[in-house]
Amino acid sequence: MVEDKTTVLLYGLGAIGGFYAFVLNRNEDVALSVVARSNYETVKQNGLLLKSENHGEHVVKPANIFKSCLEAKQTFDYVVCVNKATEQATAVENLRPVISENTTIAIMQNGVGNEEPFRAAFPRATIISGVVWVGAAQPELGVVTHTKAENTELGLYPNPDLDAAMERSRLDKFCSFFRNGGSSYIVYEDIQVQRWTKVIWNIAWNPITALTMLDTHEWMQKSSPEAVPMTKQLMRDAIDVAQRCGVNVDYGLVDVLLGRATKLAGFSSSMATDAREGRPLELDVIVGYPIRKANSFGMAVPTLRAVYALTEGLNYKLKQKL
Ligand SMILES: NC(=O)C1=CN([C@@H]2O[C@H](COP(=O)(O)OP(=O)(O)OC[C@H]3O[C@@H](n4cnc5c(N)ncnc54)[C@H](OP(=O)(O)O)[C@@H]3O)[C@@H](O)[C@H]2O)C=CC1
Ligand SMILES: CC(C)(CO)C(=O)C(=O)O
Repeated sequence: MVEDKTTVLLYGLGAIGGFYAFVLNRNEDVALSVVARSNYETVKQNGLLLKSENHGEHVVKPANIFKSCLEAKQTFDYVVCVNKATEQATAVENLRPVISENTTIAIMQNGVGNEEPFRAAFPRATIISGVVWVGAAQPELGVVTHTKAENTELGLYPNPDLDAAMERSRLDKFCSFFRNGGSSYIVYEDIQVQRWTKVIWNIAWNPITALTMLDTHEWMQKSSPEAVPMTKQLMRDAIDVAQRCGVNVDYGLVDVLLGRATKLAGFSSSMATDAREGRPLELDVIVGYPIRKANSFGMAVPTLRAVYALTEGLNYKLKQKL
């Protein structure tokens, strides 16, 4: 019976949303609803087809498919944000009708600082911060391809006004969705270290692949001898900012992340896909927030700043064409 189930709303049914829809929908005690935009009609008619290198092919049919949060006419136990973090203020307002005092909001997006507008708008909500190391794409509407990359890092964005044990139990319940859905996850006490680690990765690869339209191997191994030293300096600038924000990361991370990228087959990024498709870039949460932090500390970070200016230029061009 739907009444006994945990109600979950996925906000954004793209590549990652499609993958998480598959994972959540494998939970018998979850009543899954989704808000879909461009793929609404096809998913409503046929469900969503997931083609996963780890899980095989599945058609996912959520209990409810909405065009907007207003259409849902209810609040949810969990609201999972898997939209692109391009217009956070608008997303927060759109989500107001589905969030109550008992809602847990899970923010499963790249970037740092993503939680802040949600805490300001919903001060009584528990916020789970998710770091997504899952590779997925939506090559055609309603069809999501998933690579072998599959790990989700989870932790609380602690709410000082709520009972810590209650927040923990809400996180535990969220983790059970991954366990029962057969997808790997790790819980961290201080998820901000993981969030910044991922953003240091994204600060490098997302703008570089979007600006050059090269994959990581073409960039590092073929483009020019300047590529690797520049990428290292870019990561070091980002690490300097993270450290000033009190996040426990150090320069050793540069070799770890470059080593990880070297071992993988050459890859591109969601930002390069957005640039190719003429969509606005998820730049503010990936580079804009660290730059604002650098400004507040009076830091120079010239390589990070140059990459930000160039990618802002590209973003400006993309927005002009919309
Ligand atoms: N794809 C990947 O491999 C990875 C992605 N991520 C992160 O996961 C998050 C989701 O990315 P991904 O699934 O790739 O993105 P997609 O572009 O594939 O999907 C995003 C979904 O959100 C909707 N959407 C986009 N912008 C907004 C908005 N401003 N308000 C409301 N809905 C919106 C889109 O609608 P529409 O149908 O109209 O496009 C689409 O349904 C991002 O933060 C991304 O950085 C992290 C790791 C890997
Ligand atoms: C897939 C990956 C890890 C590449 O950097 C990513 O996070 C993105 O594309 O935004």
